[in-house]
Amino acid sequence: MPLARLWISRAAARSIGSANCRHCFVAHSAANSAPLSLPGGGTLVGTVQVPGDKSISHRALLFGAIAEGETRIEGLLPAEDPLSTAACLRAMGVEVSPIQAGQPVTVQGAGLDGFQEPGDVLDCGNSGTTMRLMLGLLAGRVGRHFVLTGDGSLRGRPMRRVGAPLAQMGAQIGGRGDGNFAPLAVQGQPLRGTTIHTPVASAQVKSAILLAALTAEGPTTVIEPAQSRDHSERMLRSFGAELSVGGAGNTVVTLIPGQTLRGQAVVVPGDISSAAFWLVAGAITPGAEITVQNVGLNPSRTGILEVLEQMGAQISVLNRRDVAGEPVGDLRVCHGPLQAFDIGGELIPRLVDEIPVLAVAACCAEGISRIRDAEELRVKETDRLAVMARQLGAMGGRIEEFADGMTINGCTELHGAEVDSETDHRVAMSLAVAAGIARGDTLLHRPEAAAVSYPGFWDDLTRLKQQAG
Ligand SMILES: O=C(O)C1=C[C@@H](OP(=O)(O)O)[C@@H](O)[C@H](O)C1
Ligand SMILES: C=C(OP(=O)(O)O)C(=O)O
Repeated sequence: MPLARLWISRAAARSIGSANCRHCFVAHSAANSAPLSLPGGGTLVGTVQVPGDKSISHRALLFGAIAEGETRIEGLLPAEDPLSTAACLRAMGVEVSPIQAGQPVTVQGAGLDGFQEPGDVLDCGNSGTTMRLMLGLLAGRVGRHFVLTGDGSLRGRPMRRVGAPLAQMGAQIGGRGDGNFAPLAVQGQPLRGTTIHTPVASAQVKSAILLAALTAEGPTTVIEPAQSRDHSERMLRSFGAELSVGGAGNTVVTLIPGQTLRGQAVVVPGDISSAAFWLVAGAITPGAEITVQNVGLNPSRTGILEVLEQMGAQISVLNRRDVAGEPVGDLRVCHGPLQAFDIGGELIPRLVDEIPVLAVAACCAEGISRIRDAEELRVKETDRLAVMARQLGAMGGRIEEFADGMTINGCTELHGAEVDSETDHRVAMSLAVAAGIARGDTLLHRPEAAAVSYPGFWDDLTRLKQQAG
């Protein structure tokens, strides 16, 4: 890395952060794409409250919009992805109050058939969840026309996985690449219920089908190859939908249409996918001791805890409780020795977004870790297998990439390097965790990507470093 650039970047960081502190990072807005200098070494101590769960936030907005009456959401994630969902809903005439950190958000339900035809293209930004769930929501709006698009990353992500099952129900969705890529055009049609076997365990596909099923004629059954996160099922039930879940491992979901959904009070727990960065940072950083408060512990999301336990990480769950239909707890993690892991199969959907940061943990474990059956990572915001292999590789990580996963050699001493989030929020935050244990300084390009799911990440990192002294 050119040394001069590192110094220039540090000076820039100091000029916006509080002065004279080597741990001061800068809270980046989407508009600010200056690279960020991350010093290696030091430790992390303290308590952190991660922002609201992204999956639950999207669903609270969407289900609130199609319900009758008001939905009041506490703890909604004020990040770019849920803001995209809210903006699409507002463009169709749904009243969503301003989304600000710490403030409850209200949605005035338009009812199942209440959306106006939007006067312009619906922009889903960087959010796959917004686009896929929106397709399910809009497919049955008879006689109305919708066009959905997104940023460069989202326009390259596969959408036929939703378009094809919806077509089985009678939907008419067109797009580039034979309907696979946005911009996508939806011409609302009457839908019929049916039985659909999904080829991938994806909560986005399942939820899109369930949303379409609400306006279909007759029941719809979705059968998944393995269970994906079940926030839609839980929340649809609490809004009054008639829904049954069964089959081996809860892989069969049937929705019977005809019920009126009623606005609810929703409390969104902290996002375990955001907590994962602190869990791994706490486990791998010498001297670290971190408590993450109020984290959602839905069993369809807690794969990360199982893997960290398998690695021998010192993690305890405190204060287990139930909040508005979702299990919640506080997580405490301390640094300690780690063993390699071997993961695949049905565990993958339960930790799919945590694999980039698990790759960082694997660099610090004893032995060779293996990730299998994770080809889905290739169609996220970036190809996360390739990007993590490339970026962690630049820091000295010894990673071999396969079509469906990777192996990661443990006991690797990472070194500071010039790295790039490649615009992926989970990559940006995973590389920040790696930078903390690296020898020397790391220069991270495009750190602002973190704002897609965790706008306060850089502030929380600064605080945990400062509290460590
Ligand atoms: O339904 C959701 O809220 C999500 C489901 C997952 O995607 P897939 O359903 O495509 O696996 C996950 O990666 C994404 O961050 C959020
Ligand atoms: C894959 C993700 O989100 P989405 O699919 O909604 O863009 C993610 O948040 O890691």
